Amino acid sequence: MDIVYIRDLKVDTVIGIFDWERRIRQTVSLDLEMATDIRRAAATDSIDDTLNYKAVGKRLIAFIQASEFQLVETLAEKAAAIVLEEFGVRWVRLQLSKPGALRGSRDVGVIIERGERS
Ligand SMILES: Nc1nc2c(c(=O)[nH]1)N=C([C@H](O)[C@@H](O)CO)CN2
Repeated sequence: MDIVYIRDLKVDTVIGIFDWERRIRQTVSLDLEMATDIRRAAATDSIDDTLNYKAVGKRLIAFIQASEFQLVETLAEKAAAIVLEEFGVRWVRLQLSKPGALRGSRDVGVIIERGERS
């Protein structure tokens, strides 16, 4: 299995459980690992034969910017579903980080894996 990845994709959104969080936009960061087979693309050297990380990134930016979830869990689950369902990815590992949300910590968040890895 090969992996196409996106690291530290920063997106502004409304997220959080507190009243003050519903009135502002905060930055979340995504790390994605997406299972794929890169051999065909490596042989043809064609973008049409691979998972286009720019297309995935643009779709997730648009979705997250428009979203207004309370929990990082919900946002992570929805973002993973987009990757699996819209881009034909079999397995994804997604880390959603919320910087500065916990005093004394750089960031907090969730890491989820969805789909079949094999
Ligand atoms: N497991 C979670 N715990 C907490 C979340 C969350 O989304 N998932 N959110 C908050 C608050 O919104 C916090 O980020 C504000 O600083 C607290 N705990």
